[in-house]
Amino acid sequence: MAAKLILASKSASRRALMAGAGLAFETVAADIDERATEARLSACNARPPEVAVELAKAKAQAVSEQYPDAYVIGSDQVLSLGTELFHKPLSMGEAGDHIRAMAGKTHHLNCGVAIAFRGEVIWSAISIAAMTMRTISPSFLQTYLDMAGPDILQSVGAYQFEGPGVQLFEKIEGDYFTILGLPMLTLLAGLRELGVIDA
Ligand SMILES: Nc1nc2c(ncn2[C@@H]2O[C@H](COP(=O)(O)OP(=O)(O)OP(=O)(O)O)[C@@H](O)[C@H]2O)c(=O)[nH]1
Repeated sequence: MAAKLILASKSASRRALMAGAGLAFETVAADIDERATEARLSACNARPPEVAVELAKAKAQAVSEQYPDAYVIGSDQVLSLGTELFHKPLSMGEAGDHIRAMAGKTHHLNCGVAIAFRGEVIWSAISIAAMTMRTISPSFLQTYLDMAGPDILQSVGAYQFEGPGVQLFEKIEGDYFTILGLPMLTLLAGLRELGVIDA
């Protein structure tokens, strides 16, 4: 019988990536205080990649404790612009502020992923994408916000790269899946390594 697989996430994007890969899984949102965990890690001078992996582990472990017989996947994206961390915008106004701050610069999407089983993290990885945003005129920014709409409030960078967000960029380094929120190539390799899915 195929091992039971759970995605510990409320992210529609992550769910779509897992389904697109043909994986059979259930979703259970991880009930952790991400900001408190992030603050504790940052107070210990943890770098964005470490914060992303620790948050991914915390999500996977929290759900694994509820479902000990399943393999549980947790993931987290930390957007870093220099030393500043950005989170999902709470309004379209804030989304515009984030885009203005990132325009003309390179930010990083630090995407952590972890697998837990019987309440213990048994695998984790980090994948980082460098996103170089072009300079954006005020008129184009408004055009983009009107075109992209409130879906961007679900994205840490206030853009959906697979949608109109691609118009914001001049260069990316890293893989497409990492940008969307789940480093599928790395994750699938981990699941095969653990014997959770067919190799
Ligand atoms: N569709 C899409 N989603 C993106 C993109 N960039 C970032 N995201 C999403 O931004 C969110 C990053 O926030 P997180 O805190 O890691 O995850 P979350 O959305 O809170 O969901 P949980 O996994 O339940 O914590 C994820 O849902 C990513 O899928 C993108 O280009 N396209």
